[in-house]
Amino acid sequence: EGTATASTDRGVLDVAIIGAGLAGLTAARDLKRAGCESFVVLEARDRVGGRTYNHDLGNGVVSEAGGQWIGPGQTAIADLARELEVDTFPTFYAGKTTVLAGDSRVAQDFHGGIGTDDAIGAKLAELARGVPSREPWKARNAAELDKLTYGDWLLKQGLKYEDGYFMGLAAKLTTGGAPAQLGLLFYLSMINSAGNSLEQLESTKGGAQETRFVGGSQVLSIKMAKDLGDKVRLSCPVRKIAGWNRDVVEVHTDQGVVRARRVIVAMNPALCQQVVYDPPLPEGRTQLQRRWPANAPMRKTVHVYDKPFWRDDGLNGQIFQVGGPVSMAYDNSPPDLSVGIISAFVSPGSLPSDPKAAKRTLSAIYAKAFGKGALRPKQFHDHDWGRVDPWTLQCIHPLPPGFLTKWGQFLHPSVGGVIWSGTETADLWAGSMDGAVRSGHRAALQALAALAHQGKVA
Ligand SMILES: Cc1cc2nc3c(=O)[nH]c(=O)nc-3n(C[C@H](O)[C@H](O)[C@H](O)COP(=O)(O)OP(=O)(O)OC[C@H]3O[C@@H](n4cnc5c(N)ncnc54)[C@H](O)[C@@H]3O)c2cc1C
Repeated sequence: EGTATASTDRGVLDVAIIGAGLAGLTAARDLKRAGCESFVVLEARDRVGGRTYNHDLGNGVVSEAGGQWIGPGQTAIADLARELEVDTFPTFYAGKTTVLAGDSRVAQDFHGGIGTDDAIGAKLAELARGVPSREPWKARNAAELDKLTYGDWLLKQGLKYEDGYFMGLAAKLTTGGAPAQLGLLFYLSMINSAGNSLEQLESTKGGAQETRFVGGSQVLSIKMAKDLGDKVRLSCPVRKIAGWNRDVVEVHTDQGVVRARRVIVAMNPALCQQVVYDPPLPEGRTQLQRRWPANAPMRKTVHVYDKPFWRDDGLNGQIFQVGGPVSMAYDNSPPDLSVGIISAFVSPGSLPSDPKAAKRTLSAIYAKAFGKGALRPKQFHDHDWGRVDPWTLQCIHPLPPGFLTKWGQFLHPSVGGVIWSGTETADLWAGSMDGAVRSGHRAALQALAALAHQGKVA
C-alpha cells in the first residue's frame, strides 16, 4: 500500500486519475494538498494539458491551439493561475473588425462585443435565469425548451440578418456547434453559468474572452504536473476499467494494471466511451457516453508576422468571413509584441488539409483584410483536433435538443468506485477551462470523502 511509485501491479492506491488535462491535474493537486500521497495520474498522450496546448514559436513565444481565454466569473481558473504564479493580460480588441463576404470588405468597430441588440440579450437572460447550469434538465420548463434548437429560437425573434448571423456565429465559436444543431436548453445553461448574461458568455470586453495567460494556457498544466513529479505517467492510455463495482478497481493501461480504491475519470463522456468497462456500465451512463457528441473537433491555425502591422491601420486583427473557411481570425500576439500573430478558427472541411495549401489560402484571405503584408508570414502552425490523435474527440460540447432532458441525469452520479470529472461535469462554466478546474476540485473532494468513509485515507 502506498505511493504511486511502488509497484502498482500488486499495491493498491487510494486514487487513480485518468487524464492529465486541467481537471485531472487539479484533482491530483488537491489530493496532494490534502495529504493523500497514494495516487497516480494516467495520461494517454506524451504531454499534459489535454485541450490546452501551446505551439512553441521560439524565443519564449507561444500561441494556443486549444483553450485560451478566461473572463469575469471564471474564478476557479483565475485562482489557480494566481496560486501557480501565472500572470494574465488583456485580450487585444481595440479598433475595427474586418468582415469579408465574397469580394466585399467592411471594417466595423464592435467595441469588444458581439454586435447584438440589448433586447435579445435581455430575453435570453430572462430564459436562462430559470435554467440551472448544474442540472438544466431540472428547469421548470425543461421539456419545452429542450424541444427547440437555438436556431429555431433565433428565427422566431425576427432579427436583422446581421444580428442573427453574429449571434449564431458567437454560439458556434463558444460551443462548437451551429445554432441549428444546438439545444436551446443547453445554450441557456451556458448563459446561466455566465451570470445570465449573453455578453458575459460571448463578448471580449466584460466577457469570457477578456483575458489571456502569459506563456499560454498550457503552462498551468505544465506547472501542476511539475509539482506532481513521477505521479504523472505519460503515454499511458487507459484501455479498460474492470471491477468498478468492487472495493478495488482495476485500471488496465498500456503500461500495466493499476489497482485503486477510487478512480477519477477526468475526460469527456465521448472519450469515456473509448474505454472498455467490465462489467458494462449501467444503461443510462452507457447511453450518455455513446450519444455524447464526438464529432465536434475544431481546427485552429497560427500565422506569425514580424509585428502586428494591422494595428497601425486601426484594425484589431479580427476577421469574420461569411461563406469562407475563416469562422473567426483574431490577434493573438504576445504581450511584449515581439511578433504579430493572427490565429484563426477555420470551418472543418473548408480549408485544404495540406499545411502549405492551407497557409496560402489563409494568407490570401488575410491580405484582403489587412493588405499585402499578410502574404508573407514568418511561421505557420496548424492544429486540427479531430485529426492529430484520438484523445480529444470533441473540443467543446454542442449538445443537441432532447439530449439533456433524456441523458443529463447520468452525467454526474458516480458509478461504483468511479467518479466522473472533466469540464463537462462542472456545476458552472461546463465546457470551459474554468469548468475543468471546478470539476477537478469537486472530484478530489468526492474521492477523499469516500476514502474517509472507508477509513482508508492516506
Ligand atoms: C480549439 C479549442 C478552443 C477552446 N477555447 C477555449 C477558451 O478560449 N476558453 C476556455 O475556457 N475553454 C476553451 N476550450 C475548452 C477547454 O480547453 C477545455 O474545456 C478544457 O481544457 C478541458 O479540460 P479537461 O481536463 O476537462 O479535459 P481535457 O483537456 O480533454 O483532458 C482530458 C485528458 O484525458 C486524456 N485521455 C483521453 N483518453 C484517455 C485514455 N483512454 N487514457 C488516459 N488518458 C486519456 C487526454 O489526452 C487529455 O489529456 C477550447 C478547447 C479547444 C479544443
